[in-house]
Formats: sequence, structure tokens, C-alpha cells
Amino acid sequence: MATNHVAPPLFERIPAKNTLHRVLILVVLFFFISLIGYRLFSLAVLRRGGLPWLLALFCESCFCFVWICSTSTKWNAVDHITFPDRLLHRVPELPPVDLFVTTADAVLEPPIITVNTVLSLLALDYPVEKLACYVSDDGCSPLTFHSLLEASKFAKLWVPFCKKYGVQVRAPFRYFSDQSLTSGDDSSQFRQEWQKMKEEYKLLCQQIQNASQKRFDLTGEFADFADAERKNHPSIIKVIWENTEAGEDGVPHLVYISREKRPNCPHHYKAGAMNVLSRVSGMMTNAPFILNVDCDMFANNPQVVLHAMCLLLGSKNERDCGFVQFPQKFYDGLKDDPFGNQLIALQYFFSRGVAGLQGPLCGGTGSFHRRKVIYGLSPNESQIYGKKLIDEKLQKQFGKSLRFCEAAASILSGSRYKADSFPSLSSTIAATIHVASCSYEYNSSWGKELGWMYGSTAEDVLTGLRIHSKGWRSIYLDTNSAAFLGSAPTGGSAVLTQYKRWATGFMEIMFSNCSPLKATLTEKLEFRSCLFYLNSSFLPKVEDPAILIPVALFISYNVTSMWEFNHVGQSTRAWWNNEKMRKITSTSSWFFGFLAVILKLLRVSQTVFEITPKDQLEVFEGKKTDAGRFTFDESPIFISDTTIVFLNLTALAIFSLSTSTKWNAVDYITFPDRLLQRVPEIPPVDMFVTTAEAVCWGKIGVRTE
Ligand SMILES: O=c1ccn([C@@H]2O[C@H](COP(=O)(O)OP(=O)(O)O[C@H]3O[C@H](CO)[C@@H](O)[C@H](O)[C@H]3O)[C@@H](O)[C@H]2O)c(=O)[nH]1
Ligand SMILES: [Mn+2]
Repeated sequence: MATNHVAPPLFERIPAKNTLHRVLILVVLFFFISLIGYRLFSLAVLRRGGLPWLLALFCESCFCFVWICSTSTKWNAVDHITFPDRLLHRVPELPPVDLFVTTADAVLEPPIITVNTVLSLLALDYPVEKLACYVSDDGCSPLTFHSLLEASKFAKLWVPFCKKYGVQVRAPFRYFSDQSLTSGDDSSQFRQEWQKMKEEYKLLCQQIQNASQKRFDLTGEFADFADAERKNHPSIIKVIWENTEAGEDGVPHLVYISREKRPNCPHHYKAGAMNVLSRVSGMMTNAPFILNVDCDMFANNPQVVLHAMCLLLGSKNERDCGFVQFPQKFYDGLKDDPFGNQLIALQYFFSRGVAGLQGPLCGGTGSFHRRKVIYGLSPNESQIYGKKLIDEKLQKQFGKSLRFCEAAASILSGSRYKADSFPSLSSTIAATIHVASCSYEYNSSWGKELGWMYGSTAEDVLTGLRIHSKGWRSIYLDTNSAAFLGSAPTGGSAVLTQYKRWATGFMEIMFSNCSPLKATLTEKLEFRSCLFYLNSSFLPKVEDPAILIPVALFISYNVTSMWEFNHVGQSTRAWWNNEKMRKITSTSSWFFGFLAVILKLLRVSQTVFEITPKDQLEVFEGKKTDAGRFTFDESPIFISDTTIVFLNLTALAIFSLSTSTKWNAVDYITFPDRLLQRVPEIPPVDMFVTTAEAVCWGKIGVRTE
């Protein structure tokens, strides 16, 4: 008798319960409507206010619009749960996955960080012969290469150790820094091996440390680096480790790539590096799935590929899962998030929220992509491609390497990957040098229609936007044990500079011809996803009862945002720190980002990807003592904020010296004007805001070095 046996799903999509959150949002909405209504009523019916009120109406409407964009995103949150155990039963042969790591500067990004990320990837719980790890080094550093060589030797001990004992955290610096991670197995054999492994890791660290302090003998394996200048050198591609034996104890392939760089040839930062990685890996292993991680984001959950595969293979319609994005989480986050950059509440509400729409944006690190989506395919287009011939059109798009086009064609037509079509990795090196050259992309579609997109320092967001515009959806997955963990920058200028790059990147997208608005009108970006991408005082007199509207709005808005923080286990202090940083970044990072984009549009200058300096790992050393300090340095990023502080402080000083009792609404724009007229007329509400700001800034100022 036939039973109607349906295999259990690989994942579930569960709409989140968020009644209280919705109530809070509605309260804020009510006050927003009241405020705008009051403003319109006063202007149109009572005919009062004039130009300042019109300006206020404009500002409040902008604020309201931004708020609606973000709230629309948070409204329909969903969660996804995956079942990796079912995967192995349902899918007998798991597909290969290529793992990409990017690093760009051996000083700002110390190689031991990259090494840890690579080790965590090599040790993932996935068939070893299905994984290949490619490291792109934009710094063209013999030290990075040397470190990876040493790491690959250590990996031969580390990977079997992790698998034998089911180690949970497979980045050694993290594993050895936290005693609690080693508990669970008290056998003497484990103790012995653990001790040996710790010593080996210490040796590896010392090796790398020593190497960083001496000059390299650039002969033998290092000869390629002899004449290489960082920004002027041919491609250097080296197969560090080629895995020829299948079985549990093997280590996945490890390949080092430093693409060609020439002074007059734009290299497009990380997006350029990712495209070279796509091509080189395309000719070596050509896996249908790609994982992308930054050098400072190690895999914290060894099952992460299995989780991602549950979504990528388990979706009924491929269209519903063009890519999978894991959250960016940070280890050893400072208490109360003093720099407002741990993104916990933001990701919890926005990423889960947008997951209920067309899907999360691409965060650049911790994302699994279908290779064919990166190659510019639209959903359902694979059927059209069928058995795609390597015709001229394909070469025009993908560049002139026949061998690469063959590999791309097999991906586009969805034909099965055949390992034996690539005899050995080393034998492909000469051909891969060609696809990693500067000139390879000339007159091709790379960066425009396929690959990671050029034109924004937030290439990840732009690439995700292009994918959504084609009609693909994406899935956000937050696993119980964080999938990836990274380090968030600390200090003053590093944080503001990172925000500035994101701001610049977002604004480049808004002003580009791939803007979300255009994508919604002419392509398949959904309207509310568009609002998500877009998201990125004048007060009544104090005697006027209408003052209650902005006051209520202020309170309800802040209560809601505070509730959001508390809801994800963050302290009120962390909320306050985030609000503080939001104020600081909007007048510095966002302002400079905006300026940079205007200058780019006017063709005065180009935008630059300023790499975030990564803190050294402190496994065997003590912790930093000045963590959480907002430090000032000579960076121009501080100019606008300090100007505003001085302006506010001057306002305060003048106000306290003034004897005038006539209080009128004054705002930041009219303030300098009034300063010149020497008529300081400041209302109590503005005084409150100014004082609060000055106090907040004063506190930071005291810590100035
Ligand atoms: O010319 C470059 C510049 C950067 N990178 C790499 O890009 C990654 C991200 O750089 P980082 O300075 O760490 O920036 P973050 O702000 O931490 O990165 C976030 O924001 C970037 C866009 O602004 C995205 O590229 C990242 O994936 C995303 O994690 C790092 O691995 C770098 O090595 C390169 O490979 N080549
Ligand atoms: Mn980073």
C-alpha cells in the first residue's frame, strides 16, 4: 500500500510574534501623524509659522519618511530554523563549496588573524574533498603567504584534532583563550593532545611573529615576491595545499592569490578581489556554491555550511534562496557597546524583518552564494540557458579565457560539476594567472552585470541589490551558536572611518543607476525592500500645549528603540551609547560620506575603500586597558563634530551670559546668524538638547588623548 510519505523539510520559516513591538510602533506612528497634522494645520489654517515652520515641516517629513522605511522593514519579522541532521539523509551527495577569504594589508590586518579564519574554515564539518579555500591577498605580502604556508602545516594536526574531539570553536586563538571551550572531555588522551596542540599553535604564532620582524629571503617559493611592489606586480597564484586523499582526516585545498596590480589600472577593492577569486576558483574547483568571509571573521559554528545547504538545497523554488546571509557578530564585544558598532539590535530587527520581505541585504561577509547568481543569472533563466554553448556572447561577457568560459557555461547550464575535468589544481596555474590579470576584465561585463559589482565602497550591498533586482530572494539565518564571529573596530577614528565608508557606499548606490528606486520601478525589487534599501528643531513654544506632541513623539520613539535593545538582551547603557554614536556618525561619517559622493559625481575625486585596522589577537597576552575609549587623533573625520560641539558650547556660554528673557525658537541653522546679531534667544527645549549634547560630548572630550 502506498503511503503518502513526505520527507521532512530541511528548514522552517516561522513568522515572529511581535505584538508588543507593533503596539509601540503604532504609538510612535500616531504621534508622527499628530505632529505633521499639527504643523499642516498651523501653517494652512492658522497661517502661522512662515518659512521656519515650512522648513520644520520638511525636516519632520524627512524624519518621518526614514522612520516609515525602517518600520516597514521591522513589521513582518520571520525566523528560519534549519535541520542539518536531515540534510545528510535527504541529500546523499553534498555539493562542493568554494570558500573565499580576502585580506588586503599585512599591517592593518595582521596575518595571524587571516590564519585563524582560514583554519576555522579548513576544519568545517563538511566532506573535506568538497571544500576548497581561496585566500586573496591584496597586500601582496610574502608574510601573509609565509603565514598561510605555516598554517597549512599546522592544519594537518588541527583539523583531525577538531574532528576527533568535536571541537566547537575551530579558530585556535579563540579555542585556547577560553577554558570553558575545552571542558567536556577529561580523558588523559584528550588532555595530552590538547596540550600538544596548544604548544603547536604557540609555535605557529611565534613563527609568524618572528617572520614579521625580519627581512624575507625572497628566493625559492618566495621568488615571485622579489620584484613585487604592493601596487605594481604580476599575479601570484600558489597552491599551498592540494588535497589528494579523500576521507575524514584530510585537509581541504588551500590556494593563495595575489591578483595583478598596476598603477593605472583600477582594482575595485574588495569587489575586484572577489571577482578574481570567482574566476580563479572557477578554473580550479568550480563549486556551484561560494562562501565569502572577511579575513577577520572566523567560522564559529563548524556546521555552518550544512546550515546554509539546508536553505540552498531545501528551498522548493531556487528563486526563494539566491543567497544566504548570516549575521555579523563580534567576539569579546565591549560592555554596553561604547562605539555603537556591534549591530545587535539593528540586525535582530532589521535583518529578521527584511527576511519577511524579499530577504536580507548582502553583508559581504558570512554569505553563501549560488555561483550562477553571481554570474548574473536571473531566476528561471537557467532553463533558458540549457546546454549553453561557449559562444562569442559568453566570451564577451565573461572575458577571453576559453577555459574559464567553459567552466562558467557549465555553471550557467546547471550541468553537474565533474571533478575529473580539472586534473590537478597546480596544472591550472598558468591559465589562472591570465584570469587574475588587470586587463582581463577590459570590455567584459565583470563588475557591471556579473560578479561583485563595482562603483560602491559597499560592494556587498550593491551586489545584493542587483541580485534582488533580478527577482531573487535571500534568507537570513541566525543559528544558536553564532555562525561567524569577527572583531569590531575600537577607538575613535577607526569606527568613524568605517561608518564613513558604509555611508559613502550607501550613497554611491542611491546616486548610481542601480538605485533601489529604479530597481523597483523597472526591475523586480519589491517595494518594501526598496524602502529598506532607502533607509539607511523646530519646536513649538514651550507655553503652547502642542509642545506635548513632539515631547510624546520624542518619548515614544526613544522608548521603542530602548525596548528593542532590551529585548535582545542589551543594556540601557548600550542603547544610550548607540544613540550617542548615531548622533556622532550622522554629523561626521555620513556627512563626509555624502561629501565624498558629491565630489565623485562632480568628477573631482574618486571614493576610496579605507581598510579597517584589525586589533592584534591577544591569546597569550593581557587584555587592552583602554578598550572602550573614544580616542581622538589627527584624522579630519573629527572636524565636523568638534565644530558642532564648539558651536553648541558657545551657544551655552552666550545663553548663560545673556540677560534676555525673551525665548524664541532657534535652531542650528539660524544659530550662527543670531550669533552674529548677538541676540541669543534660545528656547528651553533647545537648551536641553544642547546641554545633553554638550554633556555627552564633554564626557568624550575629557578622554581625549
Ligand atoms: O582593496 C581591498 C580592500 C578591502 N579588502 C577586504 O575587504 C574586507 C572588508 O574590509 P574591512 O576593512 O574589514 O571592512 P568592514 O567594514 O569590516 O567590512 C564590511 O563592509 C565592507 C564594505 O564596506 C564589506 O566589503 C565587508 O564584506 C563587510 O564585512 C577585508 O577582508 C579586506 O581585506 C580587499 O580584499 N581589498
Ligand atoms: Mn572587517
